[in-house]
Order: sequence, then structure tokens, then C-alpha cells
Amino acid sequence: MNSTLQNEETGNEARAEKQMFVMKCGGSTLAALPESFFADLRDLQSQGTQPVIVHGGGPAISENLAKLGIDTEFVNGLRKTTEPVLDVVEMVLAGSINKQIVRLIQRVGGRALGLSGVDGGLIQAKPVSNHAEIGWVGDVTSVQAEIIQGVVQMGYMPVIAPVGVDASGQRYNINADTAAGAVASHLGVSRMIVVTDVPGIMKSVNGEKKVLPSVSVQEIEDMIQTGEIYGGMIPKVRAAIACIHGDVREVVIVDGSEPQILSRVLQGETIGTRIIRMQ
Ligand SMILES: Nc1ncnc2c1ncn2[C@@H]1O[C@H](COP(=O)(O)OP(=O)(O)O)[C@@H](O)[C@H]1O
Ligand SMILES: CC(=O)N[C@@H](CCC(=O)OP(=O)(O)O)C(=O)O
Repeated sequence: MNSTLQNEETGNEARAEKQMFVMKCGGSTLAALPESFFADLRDLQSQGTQPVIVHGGGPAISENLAKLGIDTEFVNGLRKTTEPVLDVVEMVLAGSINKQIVRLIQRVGGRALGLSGVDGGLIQAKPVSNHAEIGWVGDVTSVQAEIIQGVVQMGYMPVIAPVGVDASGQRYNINADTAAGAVASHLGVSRMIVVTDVPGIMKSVNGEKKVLPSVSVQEIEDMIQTGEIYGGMIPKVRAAIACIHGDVREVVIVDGSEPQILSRVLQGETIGTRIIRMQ
């Protein structure tokens, strides 16, 4: 191949990657997301700003475990995952929730392709350090970014369920915020948008709850210490801190019920909470 052409193609590929962003949506929000949210995703896709979706589904997992009479427990925000729990996690995340999101995108005319971290070995994982205590919960060791790039090049929006796998074929339950942060880092996107059920990180100021427009890593650590950041917000901020060290410039936490929230964030509107890398 002539070298100018090769450079042009490499340049095009690099530009295409820059135009991707990772969007994580949590189980707490999924049911409440309006049709316009999916229309916004479709419009971004058709305009060439490619969304890569990583989703959760914690409440649906808990509901199904309860129906089956399987006890469930969280340790520091992570679900204790025994073998029977792992079966339900995979069934719900890679099955019903993943397909529900794909259908919602297709219903508004978007093109989506669902896959879990097991498919093609997309999300490689290893046991967390406290494996003996919490079972088959995984930490991400690597992400096969070329699978995501290939899906995008075929014209589909990847919709990824956070189930990981290792070389021996063992499955792992991975917190969706953690998985999304790892996907963002390995893809080298500049932005991750975390869609949840609150308008951002909130703090009480003179007895009034306010959304913080931006927070530093130190402020986050302080707010975890004081208990102002707790529960499901902890894995989000931890994933944000872990991923803003690489190519990722910012992580934005927003409320999915706000109209056209993704486009507005991508256009630079001051909305939600931005966790920005300090240079
Ligand atoms: N400082 C904070 N600001 C806003 N929400 C917080 C804060 N600390 C904890 N939270 C909790 O985090 C929740 C979002 O996490 P979670 O329920 O796990 O959502 P998701 O399903 O989107 O991952 C909020 O509904 C709120 O209860
Ligand atoms: C290890 C672990 O806790 N995994 C999560 C995976 C789903 C998830 O993270 O869903 P949300 O984004 O809706 O919370 C779980 O089992 O609930």
C-alpha cells in the first residue's frame, strides 16, 4: 500500500475513534428512560458520533434472584456472587436487559448490536482480591477494543453487558460502572457519560442539596469519607477516577430523564457533574 494512503487511513481510523464515546446506563434508570433518550442515541449515531453502551441491571438481577428464592447480599457495593447467583446475573444482564436496550434503540430506527463481555472474549477478567469473601466478582484485565471498533465500523451501536471471562472460560460478574470505565480506557475515548437517576453528585450546602458542576479527585475522596457519597455512587466515582488517568479527559454523571441529555453533554453544556482530569 502506498504510504500516503496508509497514513490517510490511519488518520481516518484515529478520527473515528475520537468520535466515539462510552455511555453507561444503570438499572435504576433503564425503565424510566423516555423514548426521546433512544432517539437522541439514534441521531448521534447517524451524525457520526458513535455511542458505545455499557449497561447495568442490578435491580432486575435482585428481582429475579428473589423470585427464585436465592439470597443476595452486597459487600461494599458489590454483589456477593455464588455459582447460582452468577447464572442469574448472566441470564438477566446478557439476556433480557441487553435485548431490551437493543429493541428500544431499534424501535426508534437506530442500529444496535448486543453482546456480553464473554462474546469474543470482549471483557477479560480476573477474580477480585477478596474473592474468598464475595465469590465470582471480576476485575477487568483487558478489553478487546477491536471488536467494539469492528461493530461500530459495521454501522451498529455496541450494547455491552458487563459479564467478563478468563482464559479458562470462567465467567465473572463485573459492576457495570467498573466495566464501562475499563471499556472507555481501553477504547481510548475522551469522554464517558454515566446516566443514572440523580442529576449528578449532590452535596448539602447550608441544609440545601445542590448538584456539584465539577469535582476533583480529592473532593470525591473527602465526600466518601464523610458519607456524602455512598452506595451506588461509590463505584461510579471510583470507575471515573480509575479511567481519567489515560486518554479519557472527563466523566460526566447525569440524569437520564433530562431531555436530549447526551447531545447536550457532548455539546459542552454545563449539566450534571463533571469529573475532570487535573493536568
Ligand atoms: N452524593 C450523592 N449524590 C447523588 N446521589 C448519591 C450520592 N451518594 C449516593 N448517591 C446514590 O447513588 C444512587 C445512584 O446509584 P445507583 O442506584 O447504583 O444507580 P445506577 O443504577 O444508575 O447505577 C442515587 O440514586 C443516590 O441514591
Ligand atoms: C459485582 C456487581 O455488583 N455486579 C452488578 C452488575 C450489574 C450492575 O452493576 O448494575 P447497576 O449499574 O444497575 O448497578 C450486580 O450484580 O448488580
